[in-house]
Amino acid sequence: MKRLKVGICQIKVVEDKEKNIENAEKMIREAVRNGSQLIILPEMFNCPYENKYFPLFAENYPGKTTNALSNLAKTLGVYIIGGSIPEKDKDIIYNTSYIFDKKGNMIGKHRKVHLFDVDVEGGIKFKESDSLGYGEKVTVVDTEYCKIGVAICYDMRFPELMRLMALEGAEIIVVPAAFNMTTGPAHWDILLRARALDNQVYFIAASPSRNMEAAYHAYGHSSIVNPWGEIISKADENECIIYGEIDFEKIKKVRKELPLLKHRRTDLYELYKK
Ligand SMILES: NC(=O)CCC(=O)C(=O)O
Repeated sequence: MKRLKVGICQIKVVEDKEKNIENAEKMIREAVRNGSQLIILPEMFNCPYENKYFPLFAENYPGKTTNALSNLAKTLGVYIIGGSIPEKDKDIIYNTSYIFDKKGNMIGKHRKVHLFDVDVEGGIKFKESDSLGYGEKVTVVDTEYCKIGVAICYDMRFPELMRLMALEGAEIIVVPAAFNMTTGPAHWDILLRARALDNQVYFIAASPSRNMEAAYHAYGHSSIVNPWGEIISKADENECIIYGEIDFEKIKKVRKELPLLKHRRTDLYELYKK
């Protein structure tokens, strides 16, 4: 039976890019020693999640961070979904996830499509569009195991994007994310479980750990949810690696027993990609 072992590195992000890369490398190596074949990092894993840092930490592709991830993927013979980093392209900075195969080839990249511009009374206020540009693509990559959809954090709130990935054949959706202490406790679990259920996929969300010295306090709680909506692995707020196994028979079984994707009334409504 085909299975895939996944490791999520819930990294503590600090104000030093070198240290963040070193720490990611250490944790990836540990995840691989413990059997992971696919390793996932959090949103902005090499840079504190604050507008003022994005231009300072941004790099072109290929750059220091992506070279390190590519080398690790090749040396260790694993897939890496490299969370996200601030990517500089000409004069624009994007919140970008790079995906590497076992040979270290970059097999896809996702630029965050929905920017986190919110103002919750008494809670979180953030305006990513002050410093970042919008991604324009839906990202589904092909691996030897299955197709994997990749989106970033706030993107997960938009069910149409997730559904497009499922319709393109994704059996796993991976979302590097960094929710906060307003929306995390309120919405994190519900969103992850809903997206897994809607699309009958394994839904994996990777957060940084909570760093109380940083201005932005990440919620943590990286999780893996199966296609039946059950949380099969979950972190607390601290730095750690969590593990889980993708059971492809489970995806088939759930999709056969409850054929949601087949039962869509495409004669009544339609979802299409521009
Ligand atoms: N980094 C983000 O996109 C944060 C998204 C978030 O916290 C939310 O509630 O959505």
